[in-house]
Amino acid sequence: MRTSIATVSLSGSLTEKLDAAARAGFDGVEIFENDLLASPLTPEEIRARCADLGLTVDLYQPMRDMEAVPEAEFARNLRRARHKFELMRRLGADTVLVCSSVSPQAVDDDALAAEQLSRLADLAREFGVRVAYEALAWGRHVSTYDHAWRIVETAGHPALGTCLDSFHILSRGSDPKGIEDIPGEKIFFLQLADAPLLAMDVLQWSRHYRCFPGQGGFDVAGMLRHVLRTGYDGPLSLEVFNDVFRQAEASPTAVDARRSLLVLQEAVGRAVLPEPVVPTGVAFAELVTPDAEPFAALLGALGFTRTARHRGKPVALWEQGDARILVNTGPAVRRDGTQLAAIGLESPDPAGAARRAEALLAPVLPRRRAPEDVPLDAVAAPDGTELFFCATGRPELPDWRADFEDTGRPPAAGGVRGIDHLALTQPWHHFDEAALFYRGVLGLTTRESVDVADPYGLLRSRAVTTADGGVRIALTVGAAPTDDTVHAQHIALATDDVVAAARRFRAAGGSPLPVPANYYDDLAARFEFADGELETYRELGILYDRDDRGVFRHCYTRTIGRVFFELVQRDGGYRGYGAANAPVRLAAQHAVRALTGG
Ligand SMILES: O=C(O)c1ccc(O)c(O)c1
Ligand SMILES: [Mg+2]
Repeated sequence: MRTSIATVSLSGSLTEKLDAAARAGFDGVEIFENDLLASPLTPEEIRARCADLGLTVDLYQPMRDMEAVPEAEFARNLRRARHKFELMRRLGADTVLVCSSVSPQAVDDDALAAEQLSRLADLAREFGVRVAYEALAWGRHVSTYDHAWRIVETAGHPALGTCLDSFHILSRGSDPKGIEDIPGEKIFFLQLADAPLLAMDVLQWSRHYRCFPGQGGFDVAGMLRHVLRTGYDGPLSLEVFNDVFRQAEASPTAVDARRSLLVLQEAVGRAVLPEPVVPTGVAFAELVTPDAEPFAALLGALGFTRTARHRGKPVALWEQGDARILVNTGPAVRRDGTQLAAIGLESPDPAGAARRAEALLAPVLPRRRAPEDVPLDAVAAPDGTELFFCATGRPELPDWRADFEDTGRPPAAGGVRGIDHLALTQPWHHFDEAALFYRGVLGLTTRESVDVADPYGLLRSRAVTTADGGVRIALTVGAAPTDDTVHAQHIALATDDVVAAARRFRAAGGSPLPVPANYYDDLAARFEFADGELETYRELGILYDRDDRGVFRHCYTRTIGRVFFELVQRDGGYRGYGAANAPVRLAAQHAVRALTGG
């Protein structure tokens, strides 16, 4: 199916928006009146530019407050419309969107609405234009899609059809099944948008919080299935009013948008993409740092052993149980210092995983970094984190371990079983994109978004995981773009006995993140503990949480650069990440940073 995007969904000037849409592979655009009014290009030049870019102008919009008004007002509306139809002829646009009136002058009279829209369509036809009538969720008298359709049906005019917009339909909780009662050829246009499920005024919700399908809480695919059953064969067009996208660079947003449509088309059986290859675990996490020493001390205290080194690069492999950490001090290390730069994902089919990622517009990285290296399939996630699709110890596939030479020191049995989860802080404008990326590209499941209070801002956090928890990635985003505490990333290590692991860490010279006494007083109020249990947590800086399934106990190391570690013990199927404790953890990290200046 053809794909289209509304210029309002992208940031920048009209030409920047058109360039971004074309580069991301869209077939067409909806041109918003404001973008045209603000452009120095004539309509003919815009038309030529679109043609050069291979874009069709699928819709011009919006026309407002048109119908069900007193005759004198309607005469003025027709005059305005004539101007716009002339403009559309110059622009090469053949469909105009008319949204249901919000004017106080409009009356609740469907017959009048139908009659005036019919006269509008008469005029439109003279210019070769079709009118698509859309119910705004906050329309004064017409606010549901079925009501808008009844009016269009009453008018019975060949140049008048309806425009369906998933936001208006799903935000009001309308049953989308009724869409199937509309003949496909009378659906002149289809706009798609998702949104997080928020309890708020629907106009504000629509104008500020829309997002691309798959990034919010609506069943956009379910709605689209109903539309496709009507035989609709016009474009799938994204119309997303979003405060973040308005500010973020247009090109990445356009790619995010296209990826969203590809995933959606696949969900409704209208696109065939390489199957998702769901990773089964984390093969390794790679840290880059200019100085390996602090990590050597920290990993040593956590019970890791330096088991191998890379044959060609300054990269050390540290191991404990199934937890593998690469510490890379190579010159290729990015200038922004110490950070979690790459994740090795254990993949049943590394090449297939890369094909899926590429089909979903992820940048593919070179398979071989140096001539002597083992070839590895890798792509970049939206935040730049490199994802390697790995096979560990499978003879038929290239093994990343083959690039490493053993140090002769076997891993100690220190109590860490493996990597429980990785927490990646996302740039402010990539949070929704990241969740959709991990779901669409890797086949992970997105969990609920939670808000976490940081003393200096608010964090949002959302986990993406495999069904069995073999891979868990916690995506977070903060409001303060320059704050390194908020921007820290971490590696959570799974243990079956966090008390023993924390004691061992201390005894080996590790310094845990100190937790205030007030926290433990509150725990005592909230939960009942066995004798001495709370005192142990207090002594070791262990935090405690519970859900309906089980118990979570966890503690943190100090931060190096942007990276810290967490020791976690999950019991009884606890599913979360200790979000309830995150404000205390963040405050403690700020306090340490204030003391040490780092
Ligand atoms: O918010 C609005 O006014 C508006 C305008 C045009 C649309 O297609 C729409 O869905 C909303
Ligand atoms: Mg709309």
